[in-house]
This record gives sequence, C-alpha cells and structure tokens, in this order.
Amino acid sequence: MAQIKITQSEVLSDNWYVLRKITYEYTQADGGVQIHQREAYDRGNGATILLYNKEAGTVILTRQFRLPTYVNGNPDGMMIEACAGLLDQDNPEDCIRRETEEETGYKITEIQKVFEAYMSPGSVTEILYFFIAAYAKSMKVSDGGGVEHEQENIEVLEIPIHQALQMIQSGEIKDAKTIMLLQHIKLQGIL
Ligand SMILES: Nc1nc2c(ncn2[C@@H]2O[C@H](COP(=O)(O)OP(=O)(O)O[C@H]3O[C@H](CO)[C@@H](O)[C@H](O)[C@@H]3O)[C@@H](O)[C@H]2O)c(=O)[nH]1
Ligand SMILES: [Mg+2]
Repeated sequence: MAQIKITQSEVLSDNWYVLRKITYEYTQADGGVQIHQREAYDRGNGATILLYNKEAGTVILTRQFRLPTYVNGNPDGMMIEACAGLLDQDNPEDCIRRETEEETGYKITEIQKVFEAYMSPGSVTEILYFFIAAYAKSMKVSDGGGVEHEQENIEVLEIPIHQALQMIQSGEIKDAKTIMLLQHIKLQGIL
C-alpha cells in the first residue's frame, strides 16, 4: 500500500465552499517517493433519501435547477433527484429527516441507512450517506419546496417506480445518487 505524507495545503478559493491544492509525498510499494499535487473541493458531506410507498408502487423525487449541469450540457439545467442535503452540523440521520420535511413536505418516521459513497473521489471530498424510508399520504405536513431564503424552488414529484426506472433509460433522470437509490429499491425487491 502506498504511504502518504501531506507536506502542504494551500487554499485556492474560500468562498461558498473551499478549494485546496494539496501537495503530498506518495511512497510506492518499491520505496520510490513521488511528489504529487492534487486539488480537492471540500463542500462538506451530504445525505440523500428515497421515499417509497409499497401499496401505490411510487417514489418521491424532486426537481430543481442545478447551475453546474446547465453550464455542462443540460439545456434547461433542471434535475430530477432524490431528496438530499448537506450535513451542516447534523449527523446524517437528523440531516435527512430535516431535509425530507423541508424539500418534500413529508415527516417520515422510520428510516433505513442503505450505504455510503464518495460521489466524485478524484476531485470532491464529499461522502454521501444513502437512506430509504416508507412514506404515506398521512405523513404529508406541508407542501415542501425547500427553504425560501436559500432560493431552493424545489418541485415535488410522485412517480411510479417503473416510470422512474424508464426515466433513467430515457435520460430524464441523470443524477447518480438518484439512479443508485432507484436501482437499490428495485434490486432489493422493495418496490
Ligand atoms: N448562494 C450560493 N448557494 C449555493 C452555492 N452552492 C450551492 N448553493 C445552494 O445551497 C443549497 C444547498 O442545499 P442542500 O439541500 O443542503 O444541498 P444540495 O445542494 O441539495 O446537496 C445535495 O445534492 C448534491 C448534488 O447532488 C450532493 O452533492 C449533496 O451531497 C447533497 O446530496 C442549494 O440550494 C444550493 O443551490 C453557492 O456557491 N452559492
Ligand atoms: Mg437539497
């Protein structure tokens, strides 16, 4: 296994999130030492959740504008995604309960952690915690839509699972966390 020693960490940008240039010694298995420099974008960690209803065979997804996709080939910048949020000070479970209520309007009870994943390990530090939870109409406490002062403007979608899976094939769903959760629900036979 390679040995790593960080020798320098320079902040290139500290605005909304932090971009660092990190220099490190990389000692290979044969003892040879290389000097590497890599940039790492630190925007904290996140959590995401897929809400599902067994009886109806539906899932809850969100739709919102995502600027980085707009500047990289997504014509209207709109993305259909599983509900998700950044952790702030919370633990992943508290975070996703709060985000679920803010974004979808559902106050969920039992939630289940399914896995965790680095979403872009060559450039972004973030680890994402994945959850699923059952939802029912009776759990709806508000319209959702996100937090006004954060300019979130989130649309809430209730979609049959078979349609959501087709939307991956058609390219209407292009978000990695969402694809992972939809496939998980299908693979595990939950819906
Ligand atoms: N003003 C400003 N706002 C920003 C900036 N970058 C992000 N935001 C806003 O900050 C809010 C963060 O909302 P959250 O719901 O907490 O996070 P998220 O963006 O939904 O994050 C989730 O999705 C990401 C993309 O898939 C994931 O990377 C992340 O882990 C998480 O799952 C969003 O409204 C976003 O537009 C910025 O540079 N400036
Ligand atoms: Mg969000």
